[in-house]
Amino acid sequence: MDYSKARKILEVSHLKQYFNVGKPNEVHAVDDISFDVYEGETFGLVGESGSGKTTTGRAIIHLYEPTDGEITFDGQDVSKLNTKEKQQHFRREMQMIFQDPYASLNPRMKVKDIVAEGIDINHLATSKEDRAKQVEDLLETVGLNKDHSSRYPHEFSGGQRQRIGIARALAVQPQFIIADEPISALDVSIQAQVVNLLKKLQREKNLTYLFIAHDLSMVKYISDRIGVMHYGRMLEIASSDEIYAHPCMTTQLVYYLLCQCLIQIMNEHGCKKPMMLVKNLMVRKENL
Ligand SMILES: Nc1ncnc2c1ncn2[C@@H]1O[C@H](COP(=O)(O)OP(=O)(O)OP(=O)(O)O)[C@@H](O)[C@H]1O
Repeated sequence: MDYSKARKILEVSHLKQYFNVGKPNEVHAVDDISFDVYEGETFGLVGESGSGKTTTGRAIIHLYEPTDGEITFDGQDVSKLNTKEKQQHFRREMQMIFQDPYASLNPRMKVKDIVAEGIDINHLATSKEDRAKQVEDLLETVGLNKDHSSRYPHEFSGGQRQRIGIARALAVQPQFIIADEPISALDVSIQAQVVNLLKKLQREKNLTYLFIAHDLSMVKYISDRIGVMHYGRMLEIASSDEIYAHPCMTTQLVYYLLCQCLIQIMNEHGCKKPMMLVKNLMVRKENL
């Protein structure tokens, strides 16, 4: 991507997001981080569990009121917008895809109504027929059968449910999508399919992604640049090639800790091919 010609779509400046402020259990989940995201790029956000990735995403989309700092989206300082303006702005332009495709879809709603949520809220359909057509087109765009629109979420596989979540996000034609670990809950074989779908959609619709993830190999594959978070701080921002070729010492340390953590989780919960995964992880660590 040619950054000299690129436009900044998101500017995060000295963002702080603290919880339980003034109480003994005060948490500095995000502690003075700054980064920009350019139109059409994928900015990967990685870091170990609890490093503040999800909180960053939620603060950007204003599910939280930031403790301090500025978020500028599409040239507008978000803190200066009133609640109604924020809702209108973000409902259309910024969407979120969640980690758990099981929990993020209402089990009592038919797929067509889930996908049409944003269409209904923003009055984007001119008639019932138009609404149905838009839903069918969206399902086809994400590789689902349009004839399945009257089914319920439990009738779909994990990968298909994540595609439903993506169709729901696309329904309002956003510019910017925050994908919070969108593939972590999926089988490895399905992960690549969903990532490839996201890449295809990005090309076709000029989408910008903030891609939050644990899986470093997938992040490298999809991201133009990567930010590494640790204990609420941004340790390093670099192109994904640079970060893998010459990671700074702290990033290496975080990666090492992440490997250790994953190995422990695999041991605790059982894993079908633990040795293969461990070997794979250790090889990647050695490469750093
Ligand atoms: N609503 C909240 N109230 C209090 N503390 C919170 C809240 N949300 C997150 N935290 C804390 O903030 C820190 C950062 O959490 P966050 O979920 O952003 O991390 P993460 O990097 O996304 O982790 P994971 O990869 O496990 O999802 C953690 O210590 C978490 O316990």
